[in-house]
Amino acid sequence: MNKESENQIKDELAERQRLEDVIQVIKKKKIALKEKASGLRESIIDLRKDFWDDVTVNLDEPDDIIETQASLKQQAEFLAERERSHGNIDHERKTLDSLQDSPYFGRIDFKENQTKEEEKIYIGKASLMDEKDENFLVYDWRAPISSMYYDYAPGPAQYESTEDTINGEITLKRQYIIRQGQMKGMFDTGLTIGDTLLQHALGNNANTKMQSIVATIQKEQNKIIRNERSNLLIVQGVAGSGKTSAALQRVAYLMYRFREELNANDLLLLSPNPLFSSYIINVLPELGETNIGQSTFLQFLRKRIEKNIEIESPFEQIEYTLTERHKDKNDIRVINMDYKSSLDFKQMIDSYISYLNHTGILFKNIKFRNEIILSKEEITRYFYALDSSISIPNKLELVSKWLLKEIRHIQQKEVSEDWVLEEMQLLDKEDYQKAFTYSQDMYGDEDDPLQEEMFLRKEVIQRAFAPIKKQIKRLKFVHVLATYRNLFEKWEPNLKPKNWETIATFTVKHLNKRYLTWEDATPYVYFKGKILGHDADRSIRHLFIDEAQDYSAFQFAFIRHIFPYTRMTLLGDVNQGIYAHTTSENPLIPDAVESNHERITLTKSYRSTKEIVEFSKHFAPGHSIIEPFEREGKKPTLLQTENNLVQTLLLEIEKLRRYGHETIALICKTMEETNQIYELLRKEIDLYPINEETFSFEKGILVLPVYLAKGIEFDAVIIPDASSNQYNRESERALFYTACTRAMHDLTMVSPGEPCLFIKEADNDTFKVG
Ligand SMILES: Nc1ncnc2c1ncn2[C@@H]1O[C@H](COP(=O)(O)OP(=O)(O)OP(=O)(O)O)[C@@H](O)[C@H]1O
Repeated sequence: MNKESENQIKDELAERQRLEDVIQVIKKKKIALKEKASGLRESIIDLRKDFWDDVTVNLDEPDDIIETQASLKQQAEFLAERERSHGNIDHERKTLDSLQDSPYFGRIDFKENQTKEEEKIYIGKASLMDEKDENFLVYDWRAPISSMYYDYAPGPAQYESTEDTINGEITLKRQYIIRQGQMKGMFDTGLTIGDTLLQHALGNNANTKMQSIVATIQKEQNKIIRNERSNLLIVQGVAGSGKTSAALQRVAYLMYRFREELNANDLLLLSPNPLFSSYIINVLPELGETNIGQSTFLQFLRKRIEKNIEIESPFEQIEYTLTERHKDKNDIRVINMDYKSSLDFKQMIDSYISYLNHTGILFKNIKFRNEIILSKEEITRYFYALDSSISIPNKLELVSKWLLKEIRHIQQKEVSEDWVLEEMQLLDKEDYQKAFTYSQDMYGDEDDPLQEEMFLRKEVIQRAFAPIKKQIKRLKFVHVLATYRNLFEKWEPNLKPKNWETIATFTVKHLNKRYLTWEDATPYVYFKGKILGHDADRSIRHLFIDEAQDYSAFQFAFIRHIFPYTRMTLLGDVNQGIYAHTTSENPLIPDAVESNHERITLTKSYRSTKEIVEFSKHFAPGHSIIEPFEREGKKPTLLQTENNLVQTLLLEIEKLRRYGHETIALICKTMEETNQIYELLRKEIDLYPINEETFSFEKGILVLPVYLAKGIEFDAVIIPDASSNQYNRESERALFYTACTRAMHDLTMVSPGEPCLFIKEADNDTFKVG
């Protein structure tokens, strides 16, 4: 045996020994923690049981009451503090469990220039100290020193400590695969983080839940994850380049880095569809962090729109534009979408709002018992008599105060009406008792029926007017929808855009049915916020927007308006813009955004095999560079069929299953096609149709429209109709590209008839005809 192999064996033995030692430490820590937890649990149970014993309750004098309150508060705080500690212990226990399974995944040996000392730095999902809590056995991957693991190959390296830049040299970089506490593999790596480990991670079957990439984060991705300085970080990354993965790792990083200031409620992720939301749900808990708030943009808008107004979903909108019947570019709907997505329309709303400051806001009558008690004319007069320099929301606040005062006068008049007496009969026994006690307290022992009656009358009046007052406080007397409608119906804009009359007629038709098309939903909420005020959200500190290419310029401007002080990370791919309104105004396109931003571009695609990337990049809509990660597979297959579609699909599914694929997706262009394919195959095979209400999926055979497959991946993808009949418009290029790039290992396109133009654009040797 030569010296080198001898050293290698020694080294491996030492690593195995260290792993065992570390696991021993973890086990001991778990035992100690268990004891601490049981002590704490008992003390919490005792505290809850004896809560009142330790509180001095005395309500005799005002001073005693204050003392009682203080004593109660102290006791409650004491209990809460114990419960918090118990929660922390629980968190610590989960961390130790996870470390026991796999305590670390990487190591660098770093020699500092100044001290000349070399330290072995082991990196894992969380930090671990030795038994005396003196030295780090494992560093958290987010610690400053760990950044070098992701950023440098062996050789000169540096990192930013809290005070200074530390320079030195990495003399060794090593990776481990440790599962169930056992060393399964160990590699010394060079330039990038272990192709071996990455190959291993990417070669596995697709998961129905996304996994964290902590062990194999790439240098470019690390820049996104650890970026602290920019207020607006824009990531343009090709399909499968790890944008979503990086975004979630970034959340975990920020929560660690700013743990004193940030908690999960301060972060929000806007995601493309409910299926995606559940797809990523495990990543943060796997990294030891709590999940942050998540919402689709539709859910976000829905919360801000009146319940009795129906909103079209973005998917219904896409379905409309993709359906063959509406392919005409002059389709009024498409014209409407284009205009309502633009900043020009936002400007038009702004000038309409300036106009409304002088005239034009519509109000509703305030009715009581079917009678108008305050008319819309009176409200209008009061509103427009207020100084025009006061903003509309502030004027509405003044109107609201005035209305409440008027209501009080009306209440005083109504109290002696006959209907009040009738309603009094319906009051509870307790109310009569209260009236009696009140009269006793106020007017001595003698029973005073008149006072009691007055008390009860007032009670009836208070209850009857309570809903009206609530509505007034919520500014419900403003007829927002009708005022918005007048923008199109009555108002004469100075500068009318092209096709204004057609757009206006189309919009009014829908608003009359209390229906907002998707392109009108954001403008409406923007308008409503500007009129009623209070629309800025200052509670969110970081906003993440995934699939950012699918937002229109108007939607972005609106988001900025709602979150004026929030830091933002936008992640997207211009190649995957599937909405008709993705225009040159989208912020992912340079120059379209605020000047103060930072842009990171990811060009390497990790999801799909080299063959799938080499094929699909030929017809990617943008002109961006797309590089494959070197993972070999089979070339995509094109199957041309004439009239045996069902047979072809069944045979192909069977073949893909034989290859070991567990998640096979039949990706269609529309929901209409999805339903057709489902109907064709459902009697032959078990398959799961997915629609916009599907919240999660299991392994198996799935059938879904491409817009619901956004952000998700499958072992194999079959495009059941890749013919020129189905994909024939330039605007469908991104859709076809998105469908192809959902495949990790295998891609099959079935074409009844002539294959689509996009396939023809690919080099012949990048796919095979089967
Ligand atoms: N550094 C990495 N280590 C291991 N796996 C990675 C890494 N980067 C990306 N991946 C894997 O590549 C796949 C694609 O990642 P992700 O979904 O984050 O990409 P994306 O850019 O958001 O994709 P798309 O825009 O196409 O939806 C996932 O399976 C992810 O786990």
